[in-house]
Amino acid sequence: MTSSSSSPISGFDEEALEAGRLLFAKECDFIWGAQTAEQLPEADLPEVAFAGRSNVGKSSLVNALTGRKTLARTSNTPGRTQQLNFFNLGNRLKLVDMPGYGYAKESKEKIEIWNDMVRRFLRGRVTLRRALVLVDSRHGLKPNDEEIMTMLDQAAVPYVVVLTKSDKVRSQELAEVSKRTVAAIKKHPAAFPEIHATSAEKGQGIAELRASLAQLASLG
Ligand SMILES: Nc1nc2c(ncn2[C@@H]2O[C@H](COP(=O)(O)OP(=O)(O)OP(=O)(O)O)[C@@H](O)[C@H]2O)c(=O)[nH]1
Ligand SMILES: [Mg+2]
Repeated sequence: MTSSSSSPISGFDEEALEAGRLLFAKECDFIWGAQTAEQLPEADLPEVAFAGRSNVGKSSLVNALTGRKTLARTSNTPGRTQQLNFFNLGNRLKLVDMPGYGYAKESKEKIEIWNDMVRRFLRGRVTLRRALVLVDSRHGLKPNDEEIMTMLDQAAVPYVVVLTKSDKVRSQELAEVSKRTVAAIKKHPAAFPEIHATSAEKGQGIAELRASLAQLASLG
């Protein structure tokens, strides 16, 4: 499968794909889990945040990108990731796996503390170079995705919408949800105009996403 057929983002040349491969072949270690906004770690390396509704596949995507099945904990039941988890990728880039939104089973207080932490992180982090807003290919954008995107627009954090679980839909459905999503993000100034489609399960779109994230990594 070529890069253009496996992802709506086309045009990654071999050099960019190789840079992505090399970066994500580096050691990746869990460094810190923050449960409140006060516990956020020092802002040093460039960071990319994985945001999205509960169960959309954020932790699975961290694992697929790094080629490690159990680096980030995943679960069939929503609400698995309960803190902001920071992973150091080869001292070049930090991957930040976030708790999902739209999950109502925890206490109101706990949800408010997470929301506060997520908002403060997404709005005020100097090292945050990009957010990935993950959206389930089967469901498309929901109102709480729009909310997060509007917040990122206001904070001027550039973000890419990533359709997840592409293996769960037929290619025609994927084409339709991609088209709808591309049309809907036009009104969001901080959104990249193109989207990625990925499958953490089957690997679709992973090499292209690695290539795209490699452009953010520190050279040092
Ligand atoms: N078929 C398929 N299943 C996936 C894919 N990505 C994730 N899943 C499944 O979706 C479920 C949720 O995945 P997680 O990665 O834990 O989702 P999350 O967004 O981190 O969830 P929270 O931490 O609860 O917000 C798990 O059962 C995964 O195996 C994918 O690309 N394809
Ligand atoms: Mg998770």
